[in-house]
Amino acid sequence: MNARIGVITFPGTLDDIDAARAVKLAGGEAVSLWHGDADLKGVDAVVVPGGFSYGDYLRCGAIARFAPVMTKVVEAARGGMPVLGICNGFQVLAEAGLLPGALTRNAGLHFVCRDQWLKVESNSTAWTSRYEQGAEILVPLKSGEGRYQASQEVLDELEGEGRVVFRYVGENPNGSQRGIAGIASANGRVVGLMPHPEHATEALTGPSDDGLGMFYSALDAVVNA
Ligand SMILES: NC(=O)CC[C@H](N)C(=O)O
Repeated sequence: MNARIGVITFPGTLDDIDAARAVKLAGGEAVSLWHGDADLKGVDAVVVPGGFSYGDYLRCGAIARFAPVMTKVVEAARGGMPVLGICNGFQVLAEAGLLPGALTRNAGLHFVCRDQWLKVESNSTAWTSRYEQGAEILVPLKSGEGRYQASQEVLDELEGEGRVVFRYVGENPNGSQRGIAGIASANGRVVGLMPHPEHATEALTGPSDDGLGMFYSALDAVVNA
């Protein structure tokens, strides 16, 4: 079976092309979804990519969550479809209520753009099963509102349920609480992270091909479903 992974484009999205490319490199079929689409074209999983949807007006992801396609994504995610939110996509999933907490202005109030080491804290999700628990991966980070925040109760619940999926290694780049770079839904099917695995798919162009594991994992999850 050829897994079909939808990649959403909102006005202002930047990273849909690389996300589609990562899907293809992992062996899947990338299906373009437009923000105004009223259905998901029968895809098996969805990537909400990074960028500046609707110009980041109000706050990142705040308008995109109202796009028609997101109604369908929320419905499908609640039914167990794997959904990945990368950077602005993570912000959209948090705004849509699929993931808890919020992404706020970086602690230094500057946009941060760098290659970043991450620790894989959980390989029990639809998007991380191909990694070794505790592995360290190198992927680009590029965001202005990447500081993950939630109440202490929510943070404790995420930690206790193994839903902190990625943590920053070394210096905390944006002041995220507990160094959190990515989290999962309670059923492990929805994952959001601020760094960009879709930009780390080939050693030749760098900084690594560590990001591909996320796309291989999702293909496993839908092919073995
Ligand atoms: N690379 C991105 O997706 C950036 C997301 C968002 N525009 C921010 O600056 O935080």
